Amino acid sequence: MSKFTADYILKMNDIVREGDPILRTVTKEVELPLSKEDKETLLCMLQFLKNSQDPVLSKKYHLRGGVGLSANQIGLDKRMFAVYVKDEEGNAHEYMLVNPKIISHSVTKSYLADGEGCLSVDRPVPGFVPRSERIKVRAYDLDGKEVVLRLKGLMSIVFQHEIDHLNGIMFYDHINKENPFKLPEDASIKS
Ligand SMILES: OCN(O)CCCc1ccccc1
Ligand code: NI
Repeated sequence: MSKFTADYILKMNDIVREGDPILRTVTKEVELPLSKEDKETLLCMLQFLKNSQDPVLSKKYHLRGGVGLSANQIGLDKRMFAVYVKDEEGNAHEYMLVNPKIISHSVTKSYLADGEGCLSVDRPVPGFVPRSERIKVRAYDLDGKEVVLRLKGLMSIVFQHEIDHLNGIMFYDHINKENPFKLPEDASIKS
């Protein structure tokens, strides 16, 4: 069994930082049905995200807040990620998915007004990160069942950030070098 069992408390020193070649790796598809080990790793990753957004636990374990985490960020060459996002109404939306594929996307772009950050990047990188406003994703859940998700808003942006990681892409790869705050054509800004 790997270190990342369901009860293992993942901390910041488990997260690899930019410069580690695994962050520039196109990660390998995960075998279905999911092994017990891969299921436990995804549960451990999701728990980290919940802890990182908890006022008490994030302080106790010195965690940076994160809304998503990809397996290669904890050193695993596996095509899988977890997402945990609370919406405006305070409802939590959680996902643990493997072998995701963006099967269609809008022409229109969107980007976060405050730009993006990354748990694997210990420095601010200012600039707009243009992404598809809406995406349709096919992936597989913990039971190996196929899921198709139509996403927009912050969830769409988070999924694109995570799927980028699984393809060795970092958010700042999308920032315009000449003018980081260049407004992409017909893009809608999300705060
Ligand atoms: O890969 C996950 N991660 O580094 C945590 C931050 C995720 C994230 C931050 C801003 C916009 C989209 C996604
Ligand atoms: Ni990231």
